[in-house]
Amino acid sequence: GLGLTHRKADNFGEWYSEVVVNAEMIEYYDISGCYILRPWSMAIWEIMQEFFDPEIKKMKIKNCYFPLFVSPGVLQKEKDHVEGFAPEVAWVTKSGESELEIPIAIRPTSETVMYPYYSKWIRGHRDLPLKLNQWCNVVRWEFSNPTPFIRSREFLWQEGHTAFATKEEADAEVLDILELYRRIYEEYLAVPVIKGKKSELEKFAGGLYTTSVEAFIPNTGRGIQGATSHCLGQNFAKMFEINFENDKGEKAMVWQNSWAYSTRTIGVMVMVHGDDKGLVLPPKVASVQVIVIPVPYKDANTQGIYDACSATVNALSEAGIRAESDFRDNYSPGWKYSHWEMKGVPLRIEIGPKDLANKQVRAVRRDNGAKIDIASADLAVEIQKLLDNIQQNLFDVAKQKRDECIQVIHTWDEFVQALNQRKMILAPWCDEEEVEADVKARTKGEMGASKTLCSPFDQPELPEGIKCFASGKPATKWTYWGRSY
Ligand SMILES: O=C1CCCN[C@@H]1CCCn1cnc2ccccc2c1=O
Repeated sequence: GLGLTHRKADNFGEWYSEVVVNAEMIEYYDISGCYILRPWSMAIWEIMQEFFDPEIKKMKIKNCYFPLFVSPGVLQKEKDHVEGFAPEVAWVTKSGESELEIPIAIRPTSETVMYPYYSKWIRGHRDLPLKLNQWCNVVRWEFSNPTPFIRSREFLWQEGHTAFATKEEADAEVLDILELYRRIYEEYLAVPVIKGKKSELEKFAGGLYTTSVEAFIPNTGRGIQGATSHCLGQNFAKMFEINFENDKGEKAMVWQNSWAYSTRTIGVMVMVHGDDKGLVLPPKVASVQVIVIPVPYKDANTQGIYDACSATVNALSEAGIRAESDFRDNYSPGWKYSHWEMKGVPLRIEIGPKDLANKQVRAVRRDNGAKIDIASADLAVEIQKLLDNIQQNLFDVAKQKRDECIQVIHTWDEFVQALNQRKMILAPWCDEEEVEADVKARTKGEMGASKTLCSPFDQPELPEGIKCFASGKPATKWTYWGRSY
């Protein structure tokens, strides 16, 4: 039959895998950790891109494309951060029958691909700021449990790489990009996120500081990094000699940022909004926002019903609503209801003889199942209102559920208890790296250790004398902790 065999609350992992396949988003591939992105998910990626790309163009960031392949010399150049990642680097060692003289790496990220050329192109302050972005795939041969969209060996992303004359410009851009990532999650995917700064232990080791938008999956009680915007400082400028003659004629190193969001965004949306009928798409990212289904009854004016369906699709399309009809005569209306619910289409319109007679349609919401009769005369306006309401409702419900998972604690015992209750924990912390490492060690288990997710920019009041929950030392900031993906 059509339904799911696993319930979201009972077996989240199996439920998720089934939803992404039954909603025709993903097809599993014969290489582990690799997945086929079918049109139903590619359309979501494209809709987000249609928002983000014009936004970065407004910021005078230009798209480019660098090679997929990295020569070993430059990849190792960035030793301190690469060594941690080295096991994930995939290598080309042969072409046809013959071994390559020197193996070539496949990009896991493009700093080392791009920055030798930044060094060549940046000479004087007039060459700054240099702001490039690329939409591409990257490969990281990870071994921990692969999950469609969330953790795959190849994924699509955009990676921005910018260079400035001053730290102030870099700092400002880091936050401008982070706001775009918040908008992708909260305005398009209807997923609440928290903006904050990563700890020294969790940040990108090659950079100066890392900011991120953090999401949370209530069903697993795990945080997930939604997107990241790093200030690299002058670390890569030093390594790749990216200098310029500043307006005082002195030789100075550039200040750089790098930032990315990936197809992981789609997986987070599925996990947050999906239910036991399948995918639930926020209208803003739904390639089909309204599916119109004829409900003929015996010989009662069947042609009239089909004509009304076509007229409905046309009226909605003219109003800029993405509407389609399902006229397949080899499936029953009931089968179609389940099929399009599984695919997460936000609104279904049914047109039967009664609707025809009353010059109305019956709309059914995917988010809460409500049935609404709408006069055909007011169709486009009322349907758009419904879609806007669904978008807002999905966000509000997700935010309420996420907020219920947040637990403020002050002591170690409260921390452990909240962790076992699968909470997203807000705790006062002394901000000492070894204390974080110690918490990781003390919370190791088959569920994975707890780590910092981010220190929110929006800091609650920290009264004098509050102690760090883990070390007992004076706390200096509130930080979110939890298990994570
Ligand atoms: O996040 C971003 C945003 C986009 C540009 N890159 C930065 C940092 C990537 C960090 N990273 C992540 N996995 C890796 C895997 C293998 C080699 C190197 C790396 C690596 O540098």
